[in-house]
Amino acid sequence: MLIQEEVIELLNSVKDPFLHRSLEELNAIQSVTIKEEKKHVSVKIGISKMNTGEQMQLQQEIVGILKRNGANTVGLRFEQLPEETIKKYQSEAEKAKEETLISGASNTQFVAVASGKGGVGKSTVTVNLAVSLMRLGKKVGIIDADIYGFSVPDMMGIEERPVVRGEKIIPVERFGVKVVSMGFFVEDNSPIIWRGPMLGKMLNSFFTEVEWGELDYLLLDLPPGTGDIAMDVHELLPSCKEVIVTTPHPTAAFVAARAGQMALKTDHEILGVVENMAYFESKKTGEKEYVFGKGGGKKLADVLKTKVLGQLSLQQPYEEEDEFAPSVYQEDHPNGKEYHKIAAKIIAKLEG
Ligand SMILES: Nc1ncnc2c1ncn2[C@@H]1O[C@H](COP(=O)(O)OP(=O)(O)OP(=O)(O)O)[C@@H](O)[C@H]1O
Repeated sequence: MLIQEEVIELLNSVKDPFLHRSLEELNAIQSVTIKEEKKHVSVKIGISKMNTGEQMQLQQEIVGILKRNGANTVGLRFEQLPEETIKKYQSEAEKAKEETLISGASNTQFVAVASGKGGVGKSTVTVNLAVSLMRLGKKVGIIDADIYGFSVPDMMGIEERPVVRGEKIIPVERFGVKVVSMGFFVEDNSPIIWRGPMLGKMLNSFFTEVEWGELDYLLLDLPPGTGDIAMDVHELLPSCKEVIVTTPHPTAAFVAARAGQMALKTDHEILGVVENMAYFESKKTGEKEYVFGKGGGKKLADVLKTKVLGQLSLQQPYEEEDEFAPSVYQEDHPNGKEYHKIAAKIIAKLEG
C-alpha cells in the first residue's frame, strides 16, 4: 500500500490547470492521510480557481493516479491557494497562453479572405486590409495560405526571408504588418503538389511554429474556391470570420456565393463582401465606367445575408521610388481611403 511520501511523489508533477505549474512548485499538496486497512488515501490540494470544469478534470486525474498505484478509495478536498501564490504565477501563465495564437485564450481576431475563383483580387484585398488595420493602430499579421500562388510577399515588396530563432520562425515585417507565406519556404517558386493532409499541417505549423507575438488581427489569404483548406481553417479556427471578395460581374458573384455558402456551412461569420475592380474612373471627366459589369457585390451580399463593405476602383497604387510595394495603396490614394473605411467597419463590427 502507498505511503505518504509516495503519494506526494506521485502528485508533485501534476499541474494546476490555470497556472500551469506543478503542485510541487505551488506547494499545493496540503495534507495526505492514509488509512492502510481500507486502502483509503485522502489528500487536500490547493488550486488557483475553484468550482470549474478544470477542477473536475484535475480531480479525475488525481484519483486516477492514486487508484492506479494501489488506492482503493480516494478522498479529495480542494482549497483555494493563497492569493500571493496565485498572483506570483498568474501573469506568467497568461503570457504563455498568448504565445500560442490558437490556444483559444488569445484575443486575436482571425479573418479569412476568400473568393470563389482566382484573379479577383483576394490577395490584394488581404494585403491592403492588413495595412489599413495597422494604420488604424492595430497589431496585424498575414498568413499567405494561398498555396496555388503565394503572391503576398511580392505584392508587399518583401525580398527578405524569415529568420529562425530557437525553434520558432520570426515573421517578416513590412509596413508594420507581420507576414508568413508558404512562398518563403519554396525554392524558386516551384510548384508543389499539395495533398489534403499537408495543407492542414502547413496551416497548423503557421500557428504553432511562428512567433507572432501579440496580434489584434490575423488575416488569412485562402486559396480560391471551397476546397479542403476551408475545412482545415474551420477545424483549427472555429471562431474565424470571413470576408468574401468578388468582382462586380454577376457571374463572378455567383461563383463567390459558393465560397460564401461554405463559410456559412462551417458556421463562419461573414463580415461582408468586398467588391473589387468595381469601376474605372476616368481621370479626364471623373466619370465612372463599369467595365466589369455592375451589382455583383450587392447581389452576393444579399444571397449571403450580409453587407457590401466597400468598392475598389480599377486602379494601381501611385508609383513610389523608396518604398516599393506594387500592390499597397497609399493612405491618400482613393483605394487607400476606401480600404481605410472597410477596415474601420471591420473593427467596429468585431470590437464595437
Ligand atoms: N482594384 C484593382 N485595380 C487594378 N488591379 C488590381 C486590382 N485588384 C487587383 N488587381 C490586380 O489583379 C491581379 C490579381 O489580383 P490578386 O492576385 O490579388 O487576385 P487573387 O484573387 O488573389 O488571385 P489568385 O487567387 O490567383 O492569387 C494582380 O495583378 C493585382 O495587382
